[in-house]
Amino acid sequence: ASSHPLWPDIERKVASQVSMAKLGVGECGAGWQLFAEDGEMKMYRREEEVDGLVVDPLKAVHVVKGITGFEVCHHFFSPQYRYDWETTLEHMVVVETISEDTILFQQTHKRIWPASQRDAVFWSHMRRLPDDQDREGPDLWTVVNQSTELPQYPANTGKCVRVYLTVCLLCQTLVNPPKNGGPVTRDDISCKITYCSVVNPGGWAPASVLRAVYKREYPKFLKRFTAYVMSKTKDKPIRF
Ligand SMILES: CCCc1ccc(-c2ccc(S(=O)(=O)CCO)cc2)cc1[C@H]1C[C@H]1c1ccccn1
Repeated sequence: ASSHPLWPDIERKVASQVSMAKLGVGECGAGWQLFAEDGEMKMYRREEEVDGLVVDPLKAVHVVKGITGFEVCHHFFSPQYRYDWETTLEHMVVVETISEDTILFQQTHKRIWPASQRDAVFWSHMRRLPDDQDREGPDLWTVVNQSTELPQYPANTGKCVRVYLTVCLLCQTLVNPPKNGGPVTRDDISCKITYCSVVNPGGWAPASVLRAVYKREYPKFLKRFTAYVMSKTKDKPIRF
């Protein structure tokens, strides 16, 4: 859908988000603090405020056995699975399917007391990326979600405060071929996941409340989402 008016924005945002996601937490500037750890999952955040609003960037890294980067991105991108794993979601509208890899969403998230309810309007784009190290391994897959303005969903007109988000899910499949030269099974694959997000809450919400919500919700979200992908794929042929 290179003809769509959003296309130049999508190209630019995907390139910048992927290059930032590839940077380790040590590299992309100081200030990343580890705030949650669970097995292979490590979650970092930077404490940042814009106009007095908490917009703490978040970067999570995780390695999950038995699934591929395509399968992780496919289940994150595709609307038909979202109510199964996104527990804070109250309502999701597919506003426009721009192409098979680009969709416009409007979502309302459940209210988190005492903050008022939030909604988000964003484009979502899924793409395979050539592996720049040119190793023989499978390619990288990414999904980028970026807030955008839509005239049919004006911000802050109803009960919800509009959030502004940028999210990048970057996945690398790792294959460890069996010694006996047999076929690759799910025991021989794993997926390195990098999840980056910046959510500007839009309207004022107490910093302490937002930080507590993020501290609780993000680890829960990534654990639940990856467990969901494992459950949906475990008896199915591997899709790279
Ligand atoms: C005051 C801010 C409320 C709030 C608005 C929005 C979001 C949010 C929206 C989208 C995405 S996603 O990764 O694009 C997956 C598609 O849904 C993640 C998070 C999170 C919160 C807060 C509720 C918290 C939260 C944090 C992490 C995951 C889910 N929810």
